[in-house]
Amino acid sequence: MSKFETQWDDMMSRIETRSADQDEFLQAVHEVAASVKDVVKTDDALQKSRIFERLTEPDRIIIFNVTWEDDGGDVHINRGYRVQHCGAIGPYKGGIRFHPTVDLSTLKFLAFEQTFKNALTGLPMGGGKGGSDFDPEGRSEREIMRFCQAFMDELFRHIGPYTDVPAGDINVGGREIGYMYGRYRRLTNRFTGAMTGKGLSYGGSPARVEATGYGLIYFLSHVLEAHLDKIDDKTIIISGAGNVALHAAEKAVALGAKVITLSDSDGTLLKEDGFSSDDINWIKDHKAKSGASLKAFTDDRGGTFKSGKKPWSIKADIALPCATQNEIDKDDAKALVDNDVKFLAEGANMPCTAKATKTIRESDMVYVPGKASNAGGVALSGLEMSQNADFERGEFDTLDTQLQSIMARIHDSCKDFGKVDDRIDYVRGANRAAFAKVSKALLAFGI
Ligand SMILES: NC(=O)C1=CN([C@@H]2O[C@H](COP(=O)(O)OP(=O)(O)OC[C@H]3O[C@@H](n4cnc5c(N)ncnc54)[C@H](O)[C@@H]3O)[C@@H](O)[C@H]2O)C=CC1
Ligand SMILES: O=C(O)CCC(=O)C(=O)O
Repeated sequence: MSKFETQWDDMMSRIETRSADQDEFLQAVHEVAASVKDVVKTDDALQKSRIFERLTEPDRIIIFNVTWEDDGGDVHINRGYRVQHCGAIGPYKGGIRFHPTVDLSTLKFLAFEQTFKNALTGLPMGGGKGGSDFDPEGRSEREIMRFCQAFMDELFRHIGPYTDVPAGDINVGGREIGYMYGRYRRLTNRFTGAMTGKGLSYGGSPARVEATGYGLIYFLSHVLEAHLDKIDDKTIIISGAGNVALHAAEKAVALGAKVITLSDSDGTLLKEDGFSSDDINWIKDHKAKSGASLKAFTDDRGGTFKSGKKPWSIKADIALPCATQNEIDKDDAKALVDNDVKFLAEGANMPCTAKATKTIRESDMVYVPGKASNAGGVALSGLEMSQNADFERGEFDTLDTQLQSIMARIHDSCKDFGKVDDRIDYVRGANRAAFAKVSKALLAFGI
């Protein structure tokens, strides 16, 4: 074994020991490591400055107590987190997630991915992620408000427009951002762009709500074009029924594709003749009003609800996982391959387990990692930051055009950095392009 190989293996062992039991985080690290190992091997400066290893240790992790009172007067204690992963190319930037599964491993993996994703956008944003193990399901409006305010009572001292700019993620949408930003403004007495995903009446940006889902479809269109194909006659299976899933479905349908599934944690909604725009609007309204299961759709608008089932065994041309991490396991991946699904682009962050990714990458399916295909949301957040800094407000169409250009640029980077023989390896391309940018900044700063 060469000296480099020994040093690399020693480094990976140190990373595994340092983050033992953080499976999702190590999964994300291993994927990037496999893509950039050759780059590091041929670059003495990267080796000497131990850039890759440095990128596996967050700059800072803040863990705090979030105590709040429910409607009945009972007191609850949750744990709040902010992982400020890497601030080399701009303020830390990334969403906040409220979900009972949130722990350090989840947030470290999300923050690590975010650093690379944000670098791909070409905008000056570092990577971070935060959240809490708080479960909003079944909580009243006022309980959500009190929780968000209690969360911000600590977080406010760690964020700011030039420090760290949080946004939404799972279970954190416009309502939660409103409560958190309102508290931030009151505590700091400053009206600054310290958060994105804000409401349009208080400094939010047009197109931010749509950006992740729309960006996914813009990216997919470039992937199809690069493979001499197009979206308008394609059958698509989508998981999730939240912000990313519904806006991806909306844009895909607008471009003439047939979207036949959406899903939630209760099961999959299948509409074999494809969802119409009205169907998607019905789900948006229904979910926003009651947060109820997709099952109710079938009473009003047809289709079938497959309780406890995921969409991945249903025949289609394209799969877009848009719900959560590791939602596609090895068996699901095998079903996708057996059904001859041609393209898979990730709307969610790391929705495929390591074994599922291996199965997919060994097949003929074209696979696009989320850090490239779902970067539209954070890109539009970057444009919201610019608008706030300039005391300006952009127009939807202009911002949507900027989003399209950014997704095209990310596709170009994947192509430039991911060319293997006559095909594009999007995993290699995204990881190498992002690593090139972040490592250059870290090297410039010295040790
Ligand atoms: N909101 C954004 O701008 C961005 C979000 N993402 C990622 O996209 C994914 C979805 O996020 P959002 O749509 O924002 O969240 P959301 O809270 O709006 O929606 C999440 C959806 O996933 C469903 N879901 C959750 N767990 C599930 C499970 N185990 N099985 C099936 N469905 C499940 C929920 O029912 C919900 O419909 C996450 O991985 C998030 O990190 C990535 C980039 C940006
Ligand atoms: O807009 C942002 O800052 C957050 C987006 C996000 O959380 C993500 O890209 O996963």
